[in-house]
Amino acid sequence: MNQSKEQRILNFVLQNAVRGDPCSVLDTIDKYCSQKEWAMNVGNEKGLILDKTVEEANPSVALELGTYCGYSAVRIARLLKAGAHLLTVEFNPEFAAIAKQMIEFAGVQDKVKLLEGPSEEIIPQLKKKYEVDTLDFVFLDHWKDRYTPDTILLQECNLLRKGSVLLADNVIVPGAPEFLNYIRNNPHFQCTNYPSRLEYMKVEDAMEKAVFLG
Ligand SMILES: O=c1[nH]cnc2c(O)cc(-c3ccc(F)cc3)cc12
Ligand SMILES: [Mg+2]
Repeated sequence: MNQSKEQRILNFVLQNAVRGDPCSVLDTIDKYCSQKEWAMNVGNEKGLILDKTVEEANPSVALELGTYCGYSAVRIARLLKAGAHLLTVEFNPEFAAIAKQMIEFAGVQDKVKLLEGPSEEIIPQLKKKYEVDTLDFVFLDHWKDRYTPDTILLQECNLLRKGSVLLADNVIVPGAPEFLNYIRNNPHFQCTNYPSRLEYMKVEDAMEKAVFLG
C-alpha cells in the first residue's frame, strides 16, 4: 500500500535528522516541505512567532490543539523549562501515530503527552483525567471552525487563568474570521495580530495572540 505524505515526511526525518536534536528535526521537516511536498506544519517563519510567544509565556502547562506530524509539538517542547509539559491533541489516528514517532525521535517525549481524540471531548477531561489545574499557553492549530467553540469550552471548563496566552495559527489562510470577530470583541481577551506568511509559500497569513484577562 503506498505511503502517506506524512509517512514520507517522517521517513525523511528518520534518515536525515539527528536523533535527540529537536532543531535538526525542525530544519529537516522544513527542508522536505519546502523542497519536495508542501504540508501544513506551522513552518519556520510563523514558527519564530510561536517561539517568541512561548518564551514570553514560559508555560508550566501548555496545550496544543492539532498535532499533525508533531512539528509544533517539538518546536514548543524544546523551549519548555524543566518540569514543564505540553499536552497535544490530535483526532486523526494516522497523524497521531506519525507525531508520536516524530516526538520520540526528537527526544522531547518526556515533555509531551499526545492525546488522541476530538478536542471537544478531550478539553472537558483535562482537569480530572489529565490533572491539569489551569493552562498557561494554548496553541490553536487544528480546524478553524473549532477555534471559537474550543475557546469557549476552555473558559467553561475553568482552564484559563488571568494571563493565560492563546495563539491561533492561520487566521488569514485558511482563515478564521468568526474566531477573530469573537475574540477581538470579547472584553476578557487582549488581542495582538502577527502578520506573517503561509508555511513554505509566498502567501500572506497571520497569527493572533489573545491574552485572557480573567
Ligand atoms: O487545516 C489546517 N489545520 C492547521 N493548520 C493549517 C495550516 O497551517 C494550513 C492549512 C492550509 C492552508 C492553505 C491551503 F491551501 C490548504 C491548507 C490548513 C491547516
Ligand atoms: Mg496551521
